[in-house]
Parts: sequence; structure tokens; C-alpha cells
Amino acid sequence: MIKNIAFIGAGNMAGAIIKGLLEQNYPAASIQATTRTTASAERAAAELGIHTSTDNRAAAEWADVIVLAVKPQMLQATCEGLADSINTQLIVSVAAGIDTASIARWLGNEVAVVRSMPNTPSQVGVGASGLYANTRASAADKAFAEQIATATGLCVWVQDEAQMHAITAVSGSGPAYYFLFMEAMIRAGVKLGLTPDTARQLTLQTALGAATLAGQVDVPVDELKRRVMSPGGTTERAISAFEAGNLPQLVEQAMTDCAARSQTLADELAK
Ligand SMILES: NC(=O)C1=CN([C@@H]2O[C@H](COP(=O)(O)OP(=O)(O)OC[C@H]3O[C@@H](n4cnc5c(N)ncnc54)[C@H](O)[C@@H]3O)[C@@H](O)[C@H]2O)C=CC1
Ligand SMILES: O=C(O)[C@@H]1CCC=N1
Repeated sequence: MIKNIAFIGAGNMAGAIIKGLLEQNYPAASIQATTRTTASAERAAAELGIHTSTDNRAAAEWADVIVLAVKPQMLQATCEGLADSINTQLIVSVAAGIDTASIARWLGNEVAVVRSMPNTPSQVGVGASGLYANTRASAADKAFAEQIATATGLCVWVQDEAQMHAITAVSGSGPAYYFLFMEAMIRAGVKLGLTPDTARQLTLQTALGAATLAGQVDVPVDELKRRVMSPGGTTERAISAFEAGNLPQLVEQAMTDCAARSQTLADELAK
């Protein structure tokens, strides 16, 4: 189904979703976005090929669906500025932390709100989004939010809004963990004598191969790991070094800190 979608904020995340939608042939004429300054609106229009402006209210009034894609710290002021322009539009918020009750309150209460936690691979059709809907959202609202999410990748619904913090820790922030790991592997490959280009190509293809294999065979990831590790061979040494450095515990700590930050944003900004 085609509806008019206004993105309030046209930064990294909105840009990734818009590119993903356009890639799926969603009509550019049915997407608008706003930014804070005229210069950034012009940049976004040139990059995305859609109508942009700095007029949140005009975009909201044009839209059937409003995607809130500003920083969490900007969300309250942005919603309060939009409140008079909200009638029957569906609100989709991608802001980390902030709960649907706060968003509805800032917009005037009787509002259907779907909270989405997408990630930047949405830009190339392999995003992963977690969705939660408030009780005002109809089946049609949920279906449209799901349409946006599935146009850009995989999506899962949660019934307990508190789980959005964990989703942020797994998939919202997750791409950055893999990029950090790739960065480290490329650097180590170069240190071991490869050219930067060769190290990069092999690292990226290996990440893609591992994720594709894990997704396509019905084998748990620990068993897939074991199948790479010949007893007394090379991989065993690498895995031993990761375990000696407590990599699994470090990952757990990082994700616990990430989820806690999401909760703190909610506590601080959504009073
Ligand atoms: N970057 C990511 O990987 C992800 C980000 N998010 C969420 O997406 C939201 C946006 O994050 P990013 O895109 O990374 O930030 P960003 O800084 O790249 O983009 C923010 C955008 O908001 C615009 N903006 C600021 N104030 C505005 C206002 N009053 N009216 C209209 N536009 C305004 C800016 O001009 C900019 O285009 C955040 O709430 C974040 O929690 C969610 C999932 C993943
Ligand atoms: O780092 C952040 O706060 C946002 C939310 C999830 C990914 N990026």
C-alpha cells in the first residue's frame, strides 16, 4: 500500500530507511523529509531525490504516516511543535529509548504510535527492525509500519515495550559491533602482511559468508564455529586467544551497557 510518509529528521537512520524504500520502488513523490536547516534540507534532497524542507508542520499535514527520526534529546520539543498538526496520522518513532506513552503525551494523547528500532543496513535491504505498537494503533496501522520495516529487511514485533531496550542492544546498535570487529580484522590482516585492499575484501566477504551460512543451514552457531576449528589446527589458537581475553563476557558487558543507556535516555528524557 502507498501512503504519504513524512520523515521528521533526515539524518543517518531516516536516510537509510528512505534509500531502502526507494530501492524497493516506493514512489519518491510519496516520501518527504524535514531537517533543521535549509542547507541540510537541500543536501538531503540532492542525496535522496525527494522533497525536503525545514517545515515539520507542513510535512506532517501532508502525511498519512509520520516517522520521527530526530535524536532522542530533540524528540519532546519536536513532538510538541507538531501537536497541532496531528489528526489521524500514524506516528512511527525510531528514537532510541523514548516510550510510546511519552510520545503520545507530547503529541496530544489520542495518537497511534508504533515504536521501531531499525538499523542502518536497512539502506541496502538487509535491515533488522524491532516493532512495538501502542493500543491506539489499529491492525491497518501495524500492517503499514510492518510494510516499511519489511521493505528494508527483517522485522519482529514485541508485545512488551521494555524489550525495545534489548532490541536496541542486539540489532539497533549491533551493526557498529560488527564494523568494529571488521576494522580490527582488516588492521590485523595488514599487520600480517596483506595489502589494505586484500585484507578488506577478505574480511567483508568472510563476514557476509558467515552470516549467510548461519542463516541458511539449520545448525546452531556454536556447531558452525566448531566445524571451522580443526583439533590442533589454526582456528583453535585464535578462539583460545579470544576466550583468554574474555570476549564473550566483554560482549555481554557492552550490550548490557547499551540497553542501560537506552533505559537512561527514557528515564531522563521521557518524564
Ligand atoms: N543511526 C542509527 O544507526 C540508528 C538511529 N536510531 C535513532 O534514529 C534517530 C536519528 O538518529 P540519526 O539518524 O543517527 O541522527 P542524525 O543526527 O544523523 O539525524 C538527525 C536528523 O534530525 C534533524 N533534526 C534535528 N532537529 C530537528 C527538528 N527540530 N526538526 C526536523 N529535523 C530535525 C537533523 O537535521 C538530522 O537530519 C535517533 O533518535 C536514534 O536514536 C535508531 C536506530 C539506529
Ligand atoms: O547509538 C544510538 O543511540 C542509536 C540508536 C541505535 C543505534 N544508534
